[in-house]
Amino acid sequence: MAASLSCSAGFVLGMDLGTTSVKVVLLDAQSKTVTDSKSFPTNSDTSSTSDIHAKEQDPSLIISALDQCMGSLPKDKLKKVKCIGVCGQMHGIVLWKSKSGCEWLSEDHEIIRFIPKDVSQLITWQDGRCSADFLSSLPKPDSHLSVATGFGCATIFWYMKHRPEFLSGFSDAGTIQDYVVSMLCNLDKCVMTGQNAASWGYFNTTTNKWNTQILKDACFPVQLLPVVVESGAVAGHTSSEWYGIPAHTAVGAALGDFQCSVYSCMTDKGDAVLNMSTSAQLTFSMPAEFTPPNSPDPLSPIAYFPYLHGSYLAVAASLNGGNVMATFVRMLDSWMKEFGLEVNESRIYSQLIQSALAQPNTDLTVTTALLGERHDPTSSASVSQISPSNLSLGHVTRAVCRGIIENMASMMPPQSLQAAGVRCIIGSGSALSCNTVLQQEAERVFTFPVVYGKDVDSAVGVAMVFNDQT
Ligand SMILES: Nc1ncnc2c1ncn2[C@@H]1O[C@H](COP(=O)(O)OP(=O)(O)O)[C@@H](O)[C@H]1O
Ligand SMILES: O=C(CO)[C@@H](O)[C@H](O)[C@H](O)[C@H](O)COP(=O)(O)O
Repeated sequence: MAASLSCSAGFVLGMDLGTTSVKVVLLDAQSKTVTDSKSFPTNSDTSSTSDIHAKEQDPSLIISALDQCMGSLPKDKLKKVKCIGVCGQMHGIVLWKSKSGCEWLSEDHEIIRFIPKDVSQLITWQDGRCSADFLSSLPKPDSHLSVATGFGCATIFWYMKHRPEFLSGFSDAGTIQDYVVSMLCNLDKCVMTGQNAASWGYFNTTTNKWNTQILKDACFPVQLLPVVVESGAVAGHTSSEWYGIPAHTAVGAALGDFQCSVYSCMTDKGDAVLNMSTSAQLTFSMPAEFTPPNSPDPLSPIAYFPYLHGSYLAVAASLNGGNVMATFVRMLDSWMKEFGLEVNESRIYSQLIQSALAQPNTDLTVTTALLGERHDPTSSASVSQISPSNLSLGHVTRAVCRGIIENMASMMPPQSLQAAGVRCIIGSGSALSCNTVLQQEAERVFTFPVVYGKDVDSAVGVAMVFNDQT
């Protein structure tokens, strides 16, 4: 049985293993302030040979970005870390061999770190290999949450059908954040909180249990399923010194990044949170007495995800957030390369934002469902209302940003937020905090005050969760 954490004086390390970047923060346990934060892009997307719809990432590159983050935190403070909170991208799955999932290395007798060993690629939440036909062939879950492509259990079902030999090479599975916790604590068996288990499908959030019998009846390899623990529980203790953090430091079972972004900033029942990183979520908390329906509504853009202490968040989780801007940036980058021009990516972002700030309005219309949406997988992106006068960089960028926000508002309209008692929207996530045009559009489309806090994101949130366990 997992115990709860207790962090006294010292620091809490918060870590977010995101789809684009890894972020780490040090939270002073007593003053509850963030003293240090670092972020590095993982550049870990790999092109898959198995399927053009596949979206995979290389765990070695994710851990390498984590190493870069850890290596740049102050050593004197790392020695005083009392507990570690980990969160990250939900829904995805990585598989490993439990006794040899990583190798520990010591560099210059000083830095002790691990590198992934017998580990699969991470098949992410953006994976699109499970078609609607395939999903409809799967057993009906005993859960209020429907199963979508990119969900861990759906991905396992896909491998059972298309590459069963792949699964037999592994004994353990989890999200990438569960993998990191397992390696840090040298766990024999992966543990997972209900927050991440719910994101895999075939998990009943009321009983906090996998749909084991339904899965067994479908010959699903249930031995791969992690052991479920309460959100906020300790998963184990570090088995070795790690970047100066002492061995035997408590590590919390990994949480979902979106719940942690909410924890970092939601203080009032009237707050909704708009988080925008690679994906985007708009969410508000449900009353404490809320219980989810018995069965899923696959056509609803709103899902109810477990939060903490048995409560739920209503969430419009869009597959199309900062990744839409990133795709636009990469498109421009590749066009410029064809002209023989090299422009730094962050220069492209800043020019786009500057041009769109000078173009406060546009009649150009961009719909931005590049990856479709879970409740509407066939939706796609489009450009319309094109005229000779609205093709400047400013017009197009403004229309892309507007499209991203309007897509969110179509999933969770301002009227439904109002009906739920929302009075204010808090913006979080780097895609939003780095992009004033997205902020302007959010303020225009949602008829509520939109505020942006300092130190508001998932890495801070997960550090706060475990600091508040005292
Ligand atoms: N220089 C930049 N200026 C503005 N936005 C940026 C910049 N670089 C990246 N972004 C946005 O940030 C998003 C990634 O945010 P990040 O917090 O790293 O995501 P995640 O938490 O999913 O790893 C990108 O998809 C892009 O929209
Ligand atoms: O789909 C959901 C929740 O259902 C997502 O919100 C969830 O947060 C996932 O972790 C994200 O899709 C990935 O997070 P990020 O890397 O975009 O921050």
